[in-house]
Amino acid sequence: MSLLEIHNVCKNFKIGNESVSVLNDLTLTVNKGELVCLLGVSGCGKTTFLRLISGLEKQTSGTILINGTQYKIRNRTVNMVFQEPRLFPWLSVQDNIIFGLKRNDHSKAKNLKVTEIINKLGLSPYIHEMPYKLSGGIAQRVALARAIVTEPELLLLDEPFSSLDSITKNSIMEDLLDLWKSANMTIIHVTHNLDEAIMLAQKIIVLKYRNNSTECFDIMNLSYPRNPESDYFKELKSKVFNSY
Ligand SMILES: Nc1ncnc2c1ncn2[C@@H]1O[C@H](COP(=O)(O)OP(=O)(O)OP(=O)(O)O)[C@@H](O)[C@H]1O
Repeated sequence: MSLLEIHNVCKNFKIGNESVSVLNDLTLTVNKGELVCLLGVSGCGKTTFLRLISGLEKQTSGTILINGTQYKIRNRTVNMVFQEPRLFPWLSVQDNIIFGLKRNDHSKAKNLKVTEIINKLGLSPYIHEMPYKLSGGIAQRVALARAIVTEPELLLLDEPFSSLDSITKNSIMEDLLDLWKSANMTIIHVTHNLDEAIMLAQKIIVLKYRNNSTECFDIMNLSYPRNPESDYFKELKSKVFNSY
């Protein structure tokens, strides 16, 4: 069943007197519970695509449906994590994480859920720290926790691991996979890293530059954890690369 439906979406930006087309007649669907990685050359519109879904930008034309209805800014079904953690510098790690919860949403069950996410992301030693004391990897874990505690149906990740070293990145990716499997979440993850995409995704979508087309690689049946040394992995990587 589809969670997200994109129908004939166009997005133009006005630059000076010119209108520049970034997304042109884009149509695609993402099913409930899917983990999708979105790839494409720089400037093809990946971030713009996420911003349209999250309601931060409005499409020039076309329709975006989440659960069959147009997105309303007040509903909490969508949450986004950016390239930088964007933590609130005046709040502790714990207060950053619970910031997005509704005021009356501090039930015992919710508190347990928050503690579970904090533990799963290895953040319990840091909960009283202020953001300026955190490493980039820990700060990004906090950003992830802050997004996940709101239990979004759709989590949008805009290159959240791009500035992390590969050991830190692999460890966060494993935790993300665990959280995705245990929560009933749909994820769209934008990345430039083909290995990262193949390690995580059930479906890889390559967005073509200034074009209405996408190429889709369904790897739903490939079990986790995936082996980057396997022939299948290498073959797929080259196919995805050649589709850019
Ligand atoms: N607010 C804006 N005003 C004008 N142009 C914009 C705006 N936002 C994005 N663009 C342009 O839209 C195009 C697509 O940008 P976008 O950031 O979506 O690409 P991207 O695929 O995410 O790139 P990257 O991989 O480098 O992050 C770029 O040419 C960019 O300059």
